[in-house]
Amino acid sequence: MAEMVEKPRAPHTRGVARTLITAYGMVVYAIFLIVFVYAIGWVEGLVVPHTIDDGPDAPVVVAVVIDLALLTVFAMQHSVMARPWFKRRWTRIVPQPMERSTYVLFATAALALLMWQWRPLPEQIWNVENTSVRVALYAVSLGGWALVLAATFAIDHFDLFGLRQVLRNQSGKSALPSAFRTPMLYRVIRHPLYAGFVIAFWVAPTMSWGRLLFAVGTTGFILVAVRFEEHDLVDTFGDDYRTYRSRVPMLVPRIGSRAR
Ligand SMILES: C[S@@+](CC[C@H](N)C(=O)[O-])C[C@H]1O[C@@H](n2cnc3c(N)ncnc32)[C@H](O)[C@@H]1O
Repeated sequence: MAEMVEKPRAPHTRGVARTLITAYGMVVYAIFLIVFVYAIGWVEGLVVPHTIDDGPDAPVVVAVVIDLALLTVFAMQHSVMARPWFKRRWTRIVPQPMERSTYVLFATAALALLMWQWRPLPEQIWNVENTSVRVALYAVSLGGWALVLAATFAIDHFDLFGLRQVLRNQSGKSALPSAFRTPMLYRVIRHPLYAGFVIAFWVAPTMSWGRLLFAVGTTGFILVAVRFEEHDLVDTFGDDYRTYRSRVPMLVPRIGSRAR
């Protein structure tokens, strides 16, 4: 085994491996985009054939148990695989440049599983009938999704989804260290991406019990995830992040606050 490790690798093998890693990163990103766009339609009940309010029938208690289990799988995958201790162990198995793409692949699988196996609770809690108000609510909700997308670009879209890592590896460069950023939206609140999800999930012209369960579950997860994420950000960026946290609110902008 030791002999195999020490054996020099032919340059063309490394080249092929790099190309395969790049292809992997790109395929994962493409799959993520398709599933994510589908998820917008699934939550909003727009365009796609299968939405949050349809799927296999189940008694209410069974549906709640299955849906909570699916939300837990989703939350655990995001929480555990994002932690630095997990990444350190994981990159002993998965090559470093593939780590983020693999995270994205597992996150996409957890989301696809959730949508596929979700048990509907379609009874309505509210249903706005006025067309103008419905359109306005859809616009705000879709604005939440747009905020999610804008936040990914503000932080670093291609780094968040693993493409930068595989492309740097392709050109023989090592991974960039994490950089602390407070661009645009991040001067108003610390977590615009999560705020976008909260807006998208809660602002609904029609709120079923199923969508409410989804909104409560994901919002609860976000409130916990923020604490883990900020703990890691303080570990990485120290006083820069502490000062930022003391100046900028978490999810709700301060009235009258100015971007710095
Ligand atoms: C899915 S993004 C969510 C970012 C942020 N929580 C939000 O809601 O906008 C999670 C990644 O963003 C990184 N991150 C969060 N805030 C950051 C900042 N101000 N500068 C650089 N990276 C940040 C975290 O370390 C984590 O890897």
